[in-house]
Amino acid sequence: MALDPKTALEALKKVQDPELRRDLVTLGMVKDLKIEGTAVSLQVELTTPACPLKDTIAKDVEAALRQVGATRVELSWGARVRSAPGVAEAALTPGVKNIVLVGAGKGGVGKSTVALNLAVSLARMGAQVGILDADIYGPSLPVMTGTTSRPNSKDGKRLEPIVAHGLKTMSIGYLIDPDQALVWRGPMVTGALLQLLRDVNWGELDYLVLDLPPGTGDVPLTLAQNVRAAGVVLVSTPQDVALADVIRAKLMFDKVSIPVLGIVENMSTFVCPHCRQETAIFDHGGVRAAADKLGMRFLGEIPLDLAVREGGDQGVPIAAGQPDGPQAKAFFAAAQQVAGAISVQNLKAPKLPVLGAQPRA
Ligand SMILES: Nc1ncnc2c1ncn2[C@@H]1O[C@H](COP(=O)(O)OP(=O)(O)OP(=O)(O)O)[C@@H](O)[C@H]1O
Repeated sequence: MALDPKTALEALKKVQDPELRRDLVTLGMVKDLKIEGTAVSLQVELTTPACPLKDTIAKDVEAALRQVGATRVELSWGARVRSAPGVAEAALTPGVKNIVLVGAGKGGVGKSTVALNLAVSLARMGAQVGILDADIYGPSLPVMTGTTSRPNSKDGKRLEPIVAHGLKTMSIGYLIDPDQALVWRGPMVTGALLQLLRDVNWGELDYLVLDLPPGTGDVPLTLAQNVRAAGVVLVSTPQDVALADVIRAKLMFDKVSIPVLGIVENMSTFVCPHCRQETAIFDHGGVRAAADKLGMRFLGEIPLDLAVREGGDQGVPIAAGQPDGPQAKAFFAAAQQVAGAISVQNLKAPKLPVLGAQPRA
């Protein structure tokens, strides 16, 4: 007996997006539903191309439709990243749907490495992605992307970002000698960064990753308060001291109502380049335990691996240079978690607080 569209939709209403915990029909994710006899074709429009749960959704859709009599199910994927609430009115970056802050409680934990590789991973999965290196005192993006050219302007008003590894990138390091910025005081740094957000032609982006300066000082705080961020990804190593700092950072972001999307454990275990044996030099598992305790999502662990450091030094992030390797896969998995957390956050949050839409120079 032929299947009718109403029955098919009723069946799809029983399929939940496991991450968003609502059904596909209510979420508006079912597109192009076509039925010929008992053959069904449809597109599921995900909230991110980096969806970590595609396989589960596909399995559940197929099962639900077969249960009401479908004999063939043809599923294709689409993706439309939704904006962080309030972003439409944002004055600084109108085409950017989600600003994703990447922060750490202390320096040297690999925050910039994680930020760049997460950005590359999201782009490789099909999202439009940019990255702004907001670490004015120690910009690392020029070296990590291998960029030596200077940005120019097409319209005489806004700078064009430099495209590298599939990302739109910008760093103060592209514009001035980093030694110049060393004497800048906090307000000057924040002013310069807000200018980079506003005066760069970012175009349409699903995610703009903002690599914050390390620590919980004035600059990361003011910056975080002045952009409409979807949330912040915290990076920590497993050592106790780095963890204590990240807990402080979490409290700081909580205080200014920036959602903490979760935490990445970097330099998780050491992978020997010769025998690939893993050793937990800085211990292991502490970040996940802290995440559980503080009610934060654990976004994944990145191994301490020579190839990650070499990729950074050579201007080819590992997620771009060796996408099939285990290190890149760790970044892809973490990026999927980040994208999932943003989708959940955007659906949940009615409105994000903004303490100032205009730059405070
Ligand atoms: N998982 C990793 N495996 C190996 N080396 C890593 C890893 N993560 C980062 N590194 C290396 O550690 C050094 C510091 O990393 P990075 O610059 O990303 O840290 P950061 O936290 O951003 O530092 P800062 O606070 O100074 O800005 C770099 O040489 C980088 O290549």
